[in-house]
Amino acid sequence: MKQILSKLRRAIQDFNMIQDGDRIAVGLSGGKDSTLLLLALNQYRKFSPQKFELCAVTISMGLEGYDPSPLIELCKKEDITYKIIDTQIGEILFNVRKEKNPCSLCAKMRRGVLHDAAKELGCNKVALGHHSNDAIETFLMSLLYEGRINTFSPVTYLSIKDLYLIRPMVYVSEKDIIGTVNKLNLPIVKNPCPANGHTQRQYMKDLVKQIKLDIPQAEDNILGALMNIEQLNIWDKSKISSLCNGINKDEN
Ligand SMILES: Nc1ncnc2c1ncn2[C@@H]1O[C@H](COP(=O)(O)OP(=O)(O)OP(=O)(O)O)[C@@H](O)[C@H]1O
Repeated sequence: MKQILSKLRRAIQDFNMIQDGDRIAVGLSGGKDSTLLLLALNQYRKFSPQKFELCAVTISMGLEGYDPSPLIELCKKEDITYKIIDTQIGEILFNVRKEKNPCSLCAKMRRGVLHDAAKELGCNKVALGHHSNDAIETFLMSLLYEGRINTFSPVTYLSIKDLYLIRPMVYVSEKDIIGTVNKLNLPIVKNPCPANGHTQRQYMKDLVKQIKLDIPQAEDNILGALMNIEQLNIWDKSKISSLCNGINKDEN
């Protein structure tokens, strides 16, 4: 946990994620990432230079077999205000619309409910459990499926809702999360989603695993590239076409 807290603190400070008086809702899916995030943020609160409040919100998708009772116990033990929002998102996607690729619509609907719930709880920020491997996979998905150089940001401001999204685990790897969750024996709630494990993200995970067999430092290099905006060497038409006219010569 010490190592997780140190990386969490570094990300919070590097990206100036938390201010005095913040009220932060942790999006608690019950998976390993957000469960550890909740515990880590609650511990960080005790030595953080900024004083902030914490609560947790779970969006229940209405899927059979989802049992959030271990999360209720956990929040009680940690003395964290906890709210479960019941929805019919699962029913709408799988039984009414019979979506073949439900993941992006599901995420959109879930996010909308989560943001509204956070506002209703009087929060100005939502903390999400995305970690460094998520950032790498999202980057590769954008590149390979959408032709964009992009990944999520450690901090996003949603002007329509006047709400900040923060991702304090961006420096933490999935491997470290799994290790810590197992060591602390944290209660993880099984996700009964039928699409779970058959997604583009899973394909990216497998791909990175494969690449790492030949290039062990590949993940570190991709993460390094995300932070290195000066080295963003992409084809800038206007800049390159002016090069032979003697303009911008020194910069290239
Ligand atoms: N049903 C939900 N209720 C509340 N927050 C959620 C829910 N699903 C996802 N989130 C938030 O969004 C983040 C990213 O979602 P994603 O679907 O990648 O998470 P997950 O893999 O299902 O679960 P976890 O990240 O907790 O292991 C989660 O870490 C969590 O903070």
